[in-house]
Amino acid sequence: MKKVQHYINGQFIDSVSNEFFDNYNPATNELISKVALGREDEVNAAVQAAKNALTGEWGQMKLNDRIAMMYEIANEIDRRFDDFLEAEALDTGKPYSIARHIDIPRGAANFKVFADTMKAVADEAYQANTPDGKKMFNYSVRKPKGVIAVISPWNLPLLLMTWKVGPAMACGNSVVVKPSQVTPTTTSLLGEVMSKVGVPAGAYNVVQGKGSITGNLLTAHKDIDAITFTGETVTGEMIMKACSVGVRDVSLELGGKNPAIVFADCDMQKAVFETTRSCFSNSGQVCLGTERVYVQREIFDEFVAKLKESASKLKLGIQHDESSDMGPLVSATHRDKVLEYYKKAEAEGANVVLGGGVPKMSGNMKDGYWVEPTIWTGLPETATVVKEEVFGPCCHVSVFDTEEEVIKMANDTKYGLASTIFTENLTKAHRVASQIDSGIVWINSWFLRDLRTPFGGMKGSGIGREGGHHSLEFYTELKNVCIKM
Ligand SMILES: O=C(O)C(=O)/C=C/C=C/O
Repeated sequence: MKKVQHYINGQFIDSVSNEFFDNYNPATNELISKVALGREDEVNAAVQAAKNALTGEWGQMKLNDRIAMMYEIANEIDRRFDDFLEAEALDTGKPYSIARHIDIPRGAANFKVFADTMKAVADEAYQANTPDGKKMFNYSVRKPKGVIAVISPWNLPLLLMTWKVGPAMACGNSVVVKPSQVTPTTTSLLGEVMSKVGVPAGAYNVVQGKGSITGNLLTAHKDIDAITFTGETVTGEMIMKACSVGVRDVSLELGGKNPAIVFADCDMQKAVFETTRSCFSNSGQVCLGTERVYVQREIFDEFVAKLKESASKLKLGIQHDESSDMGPLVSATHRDKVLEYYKKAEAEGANVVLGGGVPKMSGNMKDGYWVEPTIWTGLPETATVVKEEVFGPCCHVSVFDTEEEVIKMANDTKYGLASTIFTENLTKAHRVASQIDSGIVWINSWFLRDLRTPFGGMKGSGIGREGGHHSLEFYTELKNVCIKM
């Protein structure tokens, strides 16, 4: 049976306690590996290794050499593309067709973009007169923050882990990664990449385990200088509390209840295509995904019919079947949670336009964690599935009449991560975009990413922006030096 180990101080090791937990293929519920369960010994060893690295070869590495190493890591990820593809698909259940175009390419891209950033970033400097008629010169310098804890989620494991490890290491920090217990493997593969490239031991560490055990130990560890987390808002709040001890910085990309606003003057084909993607890609397990769709009355019936037709064409299938459009949910626990929401929607009076249950899967998929792509209409804005993040392949479609009304409805949420707007009137698009309370707005598109842009949520969707030079705000300490001339 395959083992997924910790990667600490450049070595793959089991837990001192020799404890393992089971990891399953979500598409078939087959046991695929035994994963080391990290406790105090492993967390302490990883943090110590990360701390030592800062004063050793890694911390003393020249910026140009570190930048070159970032590109080498990216190239090695590309060289091992198929290994990452197979591992990620097996852990998450997602089709190769998604992981091949989204998850794995971003593994390399997330190192390259921050190597580019470190090459191009300028330091601030000012000249000014002093009260005694002389001059002063001020300049700022950035230093790594230190040991960064990276707590990464299970929906886009490699993408979201490297979205944090890339900038953290490019800025000279060392990292301790705690991946989700249901998607451990690509963090371990990245350890193989680090060893192959010759990254100094301790710069990149992985402690496998469970959030309630390993994650809590890591976030509470006094030698962690900052924590970056992507995941549910309730966990984000707990991590933020842990960061208050020792006044440590935190970067949070949390949940969302993202609206799509479809005006009557939209390009219908584009609106249906992009909304199908944003609702059902990755089985709806994308924090940027759409779960609330608002359609202007004139085109409501047509849009709902076309969205239903588009979603009903999605093929649910096994990872390596190239014709699969959608996989299962990531775990039996998450599947049960989503099905509870499906039941709740019906109990609250939803009109089930499509899905609402469990699909009949054949062969070895019959025991997988499958749910049907689902579309509801007819619920009030106060309904549970209109208010709470389901994180599954489902959406509720509501009708609206005026621009003012839909902006109010779209903003009536505790979240503020992403939104999409469909209209061919770009004056209107920019006007509405400026009034939507979300960190990211896509117009006539979804999940188009320029990695230099500020990325993150407001309100209950998180704190901070990552992307390009914005990431340096979190991954470095900024120091000002003043000279009297
Ligand atoms: O595209 C990104 O950089 C990113 O962070 C995606 C997040 C998706 C969350 O589910």
